[in-house]
Amino acid sequence: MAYVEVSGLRYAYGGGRDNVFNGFSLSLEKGQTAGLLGPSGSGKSTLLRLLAGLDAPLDGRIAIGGTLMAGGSVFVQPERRGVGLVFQDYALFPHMTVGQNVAFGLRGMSRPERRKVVGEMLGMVRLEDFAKRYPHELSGGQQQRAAFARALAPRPRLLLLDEPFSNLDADLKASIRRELKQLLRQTGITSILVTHDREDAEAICDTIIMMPSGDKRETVSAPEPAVVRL
Ligand SMILES: Nc1ncnc2c1ncn2[C@@H]1O[C@H](COP(=O)(O)OP(=O)(O)OP(=O)(O)O)[C@@H](O)[C@H]1O
Repeated sequence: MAYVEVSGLRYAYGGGRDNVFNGFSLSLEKGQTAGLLGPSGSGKSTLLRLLAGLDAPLDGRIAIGGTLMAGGSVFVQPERRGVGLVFQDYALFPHMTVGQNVAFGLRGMSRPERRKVVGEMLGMVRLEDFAKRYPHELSGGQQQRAAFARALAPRPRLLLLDEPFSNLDADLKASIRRELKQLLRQTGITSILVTHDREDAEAICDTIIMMPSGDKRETVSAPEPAVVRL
């Protein structure tokens, strides 16, 4: 069984008739970084929401790391899925320092253990000297690196990244892209990166999944995403 298994997924916003997914399937191996590409409105963000448990499918199954997260009568709440999220607007908590932001998902740990992990994570994204700063005291690139550290600190089973580079200028984007690729290799965390930019996907990912367009979804009842291995 694949590490991430999505099968027969059906979903419509507000329970409406306009299906975003109508029998969608996807599988990913452990440690893989998949790029999710596709036209606007093809359901990329919706798929991440369903994987994270922010929405429940109307039908179909979602399993991550051998655990059924959604399907039949099962629905595992987002905080119990072990899924990390990084969005384009960084979404750091503004009233917490960088260190506190990274520590946020580690509440089950003892204090010394937590301090150790926060130190390691900040070292990994080269923000060791910024632990006591607040997000507004950081540059865009530093905020994004802090957001990666926060998402990676609890060692998620699956990391979901939704357009994490779109607010960065070209130079910064290239260096953050390299760093993210290295972080993902180093941690071996399975991840899905949503992007509009094929170059982003090719720079970081080992597989590209092309989402079928909206038109196709209406006429094909069980579209398979096209998977391109790089
Ligand atoms: N909150 C919502 N309520 C109703 N329909 C929605 C909602 N969010 C998205 N949709 C619709 O669901 C479909 C998929 O949207 P989604 O945001 O997942 O696409 P996307 O591929 O991520 O698009 P983009 O690349 O523009 O971000 C679209 O037709 C969109 O209009």
